[in-house]
Amino acid sequence: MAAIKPLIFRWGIISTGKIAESFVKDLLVDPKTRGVDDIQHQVVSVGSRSVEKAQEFIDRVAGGNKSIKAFGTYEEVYADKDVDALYIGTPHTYHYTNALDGIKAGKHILCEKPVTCNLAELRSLLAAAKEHNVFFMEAMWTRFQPLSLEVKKIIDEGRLGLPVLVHADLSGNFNIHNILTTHRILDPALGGGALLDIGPYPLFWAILALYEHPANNSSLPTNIVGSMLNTPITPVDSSTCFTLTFAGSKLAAQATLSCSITLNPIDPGVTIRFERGAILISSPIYCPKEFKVQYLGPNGKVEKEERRVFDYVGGGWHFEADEVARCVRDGKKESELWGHDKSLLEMTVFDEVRRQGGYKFPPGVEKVL
Ligand SMILES: NC(=O)C1=CN([C@@H]2O[C@H](COP(=O)(O)OP(=O)(O)OC[C@H]3O[C@@H](n4cnc5c(N)ncnc54)[C@H](OP(=O)(O)O)[C@@H]3O)[C@@H](O)[C@H]2O)C=CC1
Ligand SMILES: O=C1OC[C@@H](O)[C@H](O)[C@H]1O
Repeated sequence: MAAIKPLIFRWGIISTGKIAESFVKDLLVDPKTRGVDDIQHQVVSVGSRSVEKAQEFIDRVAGGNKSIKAFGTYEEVYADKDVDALYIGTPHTYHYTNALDGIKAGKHILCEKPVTCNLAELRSLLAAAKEHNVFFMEAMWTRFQPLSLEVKKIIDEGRLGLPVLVHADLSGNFNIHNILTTHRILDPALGGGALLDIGPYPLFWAILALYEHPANNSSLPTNIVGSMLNTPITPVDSSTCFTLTFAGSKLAAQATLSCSITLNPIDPGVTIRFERGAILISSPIYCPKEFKVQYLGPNGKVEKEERRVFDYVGGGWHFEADEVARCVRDGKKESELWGHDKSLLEMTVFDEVRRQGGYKFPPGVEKVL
């Protein structure tokens, strides 16, 4: 029998920053190394605010591949007829405008986290994606990694009982006293601070363990509480703590989440506590390679511990790229694993935590209010 030809999925890349580089490197990894034979990714064009930067990016990241077009505007990528989907890797506060322009050009969209800077912007984007009949997904890459799929399987099988508490933290020392105040992590105009940049990851684990739990039946948190601590340098949060309570369904559970841009990561970064055990997930929680499952005996002590380790070629971003290609191939407008509801929940939580914490964007930053 003749082998089925893989789908060649063609990407346009918006921006040439750090994450765009990591993403493109992963697109260029041979999919067979991760057991994928139905999809092949192709980088068709790269857009930057400067054509020299776009070309330098192609030279550096894609070995100067002559078939990749370098553009000095993002608009030329949106208009490129050879592009199936756009990858948007600009700072947070540009996601809305870049994604909207891409949607209007009829392109499918994979947009970096946090998907927008507020809920109203996301709602507006989703309406536009519907109107233009395109696929749209936030680039929550952790959801598609093999470790997350396995953790989800263990949670849903129920051998540990129901989840009761999630503790998750992502911290990273950004050396804030020695970087420019125009750096995206410090500049409020770029959505700086811990919550928007690294808060999506502790929240992701709460969504996976609690919101997605079959007993929760996609009920929203019944309570959201947040507290923010500002940097002494610019009015963005250096640390934020937030809690979610899920009590509107058969699940009675809470998540206590935190993030900081001045501390190093802790390990394990995520602990999910169940009626009869726990899952401990190693740092970094955006791309963990290891977790442990602890089973409790009748006396509440750990009776058995299993360790699971994962490895693959590449950085872990290619799994989300495969998901986008397959969804588009199958005519889907959203992913079943990281659907629009989860990005809406994320923005609902972040808006509420920012409201309680007094985090306001400078005037004009939010494009929809
Ligand atoms: N999934 C993940 O693992 C990660 C996701 N991210 C997300 O990706 C986004 C970008 O982060 P990162 O790559 O670290 O950021 P960088 O600052 O490294 O890159 C951002 C790029 O956006 C473009 N850009 C457009 N407008 C501006 C502007 N006004 N100021 C600065 N840059 C601008 C620039 O590209 P050009 O000059 O070519 O136009 C720039 O290189 C963020 O939203 C972040 O949350 C970040 C890191 C990891
Ligand atoms: O998504 C991310 O994960 C890793 C962090 O270092 C980065 O700032 C953030 O955007």
